Amino acid sequence: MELSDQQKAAVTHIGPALVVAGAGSGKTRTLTAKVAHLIDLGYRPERILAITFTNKAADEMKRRLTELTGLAVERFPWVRTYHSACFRILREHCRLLGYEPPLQIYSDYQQQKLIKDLMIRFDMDRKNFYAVRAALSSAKNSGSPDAYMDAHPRIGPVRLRDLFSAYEDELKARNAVDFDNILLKARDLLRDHDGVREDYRAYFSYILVDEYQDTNNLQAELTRLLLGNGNLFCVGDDWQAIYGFRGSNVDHFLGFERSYQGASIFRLEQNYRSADEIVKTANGLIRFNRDRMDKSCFSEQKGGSVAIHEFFSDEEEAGWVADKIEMLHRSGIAYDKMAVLYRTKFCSLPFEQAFRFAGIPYRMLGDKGFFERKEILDINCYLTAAVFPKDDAAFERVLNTPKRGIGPKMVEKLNACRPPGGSLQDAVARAVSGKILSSKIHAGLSALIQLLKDIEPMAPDAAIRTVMDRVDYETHLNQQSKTADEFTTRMENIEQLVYAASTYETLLDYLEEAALVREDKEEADSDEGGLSMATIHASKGLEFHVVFVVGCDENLLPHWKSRESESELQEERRLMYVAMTRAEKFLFLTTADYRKGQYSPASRFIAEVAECLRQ
Ligand SMILES: Nc1ncnc2c1ncn2[C@@H]1O[C@H](COP(=O)(O)OP(=O)(O)OP(=O)(O)O)[C@@H](O)[C@H]1O
Repeated sequence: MELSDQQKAAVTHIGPALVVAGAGSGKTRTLTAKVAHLIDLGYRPERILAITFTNKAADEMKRRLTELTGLAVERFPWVRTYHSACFRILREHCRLLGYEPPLQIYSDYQQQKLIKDLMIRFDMDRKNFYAVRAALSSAKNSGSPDAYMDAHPRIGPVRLRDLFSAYEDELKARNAVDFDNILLKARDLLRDHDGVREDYRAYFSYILVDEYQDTNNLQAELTRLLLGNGNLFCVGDDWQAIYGFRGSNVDHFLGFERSYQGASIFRLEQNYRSADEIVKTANGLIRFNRDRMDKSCFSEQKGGSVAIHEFFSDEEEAGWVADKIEMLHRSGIAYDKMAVLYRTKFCSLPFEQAFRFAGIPYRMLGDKGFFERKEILDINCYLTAAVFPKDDAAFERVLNTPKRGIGPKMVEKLNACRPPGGSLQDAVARAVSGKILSSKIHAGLSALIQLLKDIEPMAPDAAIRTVMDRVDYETHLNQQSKTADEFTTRMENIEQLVYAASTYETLLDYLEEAALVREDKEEADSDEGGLSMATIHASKGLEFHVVFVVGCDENLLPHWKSRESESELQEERRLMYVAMTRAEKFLFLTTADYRKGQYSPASRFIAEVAECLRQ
């Protein structure tokens, strides 16, 4: 693999190091080359912990490593996300924290149900749901839930501390962790159990972390807890730190030299993606941020362009973008080399309408995560209920999916059969053996209990096919789908699920992975052709020949909620920077006076970019 001199210097250095990279500077290439170099030096691949930001990035890195080293993919068991690596550690030692193996990861769906039930118990208004979920998550990701709750004591009239402990008690009683707990509990384990910590410290010979600018406090602490010998290699771009809103803290990146005494700093400044005109303008924009590391990013490619266009309304803006795309397409640029990026999802509607009208094929990136789709959730709840019979949320979902004539009254009646400390599934098993149900319901429920027993030992793909077949899920899906197209798409999703599941040996292995890929939700899934439409967050890491950043209005980008705080405003500017640096050749920034019937002046970032273009 070809490496520049800057990349080579970073790859061959041994000891604590931070790579301060620019956009398009080959971070992934450098990280992969570093692992391969370590293996050449005699480091065992099994002992290298390489942390990526998403599961997809971990798979991609493993693929490249097998190509580079000729080693089998199994030789890289610790190329993982923070969540996936921490769950592996947690699962191994969960008894030390009072859990019984197998430890369950609560999916979004199960977590939502638990929170909603608790909110009823605390007599809270349903409109507080997102606030409650965000507060629980932020408390954990801060690394210090107590301090967080001191600073944010209440949601409405309810004490956050009471909610938090009720929520944690419920999870513990169900022998489960939610997504945020994976990091928090792994931190507790490594911090409080010296023997476990020292074993891992002795085991890992090198730790590498990608996208270090987006680590949160817990992840930074976990890195420190796992690091035994100072061999730490972190790569990132502080100009692209865009996850502050969910707890990432760019200070870990900015303060790396203070945290790791003697660390070497390397810079990757050549942009291999974008033309120099784009790199220069993006550099100029980021200079308006006060808090940033200095970098001299450059490109050797010429011939790009940056243009600003202002419109009266969003319809006019969308029509112009559609015309421009058609023109570029006629000049030979394929649709899949172009992207339309926006700050928030609602912006996309007039553009979708304009593209449909003009017959431009497009796809939305980073939409609902695969595992959150209705049909996938249904099937996964069957598998979960088979492996975790105490999981009421999963069992309640399958109880009447497809319809078995079980309404809320019947659920109440079944609940009354619950043995002390038992689950809803225990209750149903009791009701079935007690023969207290009408014959139709009895037949449906006993078939369900039998089905769950039968699939529990099966391989995941066989289990899915068995569920589909025995509950006639296809007919159910057909009835539920509004159009023939929707039915086809949903059935295709299930085929995809069967394929994905076939790579796992047991239901437990499969369910763990399914729960862990939650973090890839924002990630783009890009198999089909067509123009790409995406939020800026979902476009991270991608590149396109032509990029339109639309909706550059003062209310939208920067987002109106961020305008009062200097640090949030700087994060918005970094978002603009991420969007601009996705472009290889042509970059268009557009704004409209009226959007959704409201007036807004052009974004201050438009004025800043215009200033850079004049220089
Ligand atoms: N030494 C090199 N020589 C030629 N091309 C390179 C080199 N290093 C990286 N590239 C190419 O530059 C492009 C950008 O690389 P990559 O996607 O790894 O950048 P990145 O630093 O992760 O970017 P970003 O953070 O902006 O997403 C890729 O197409 C990659 O193949």
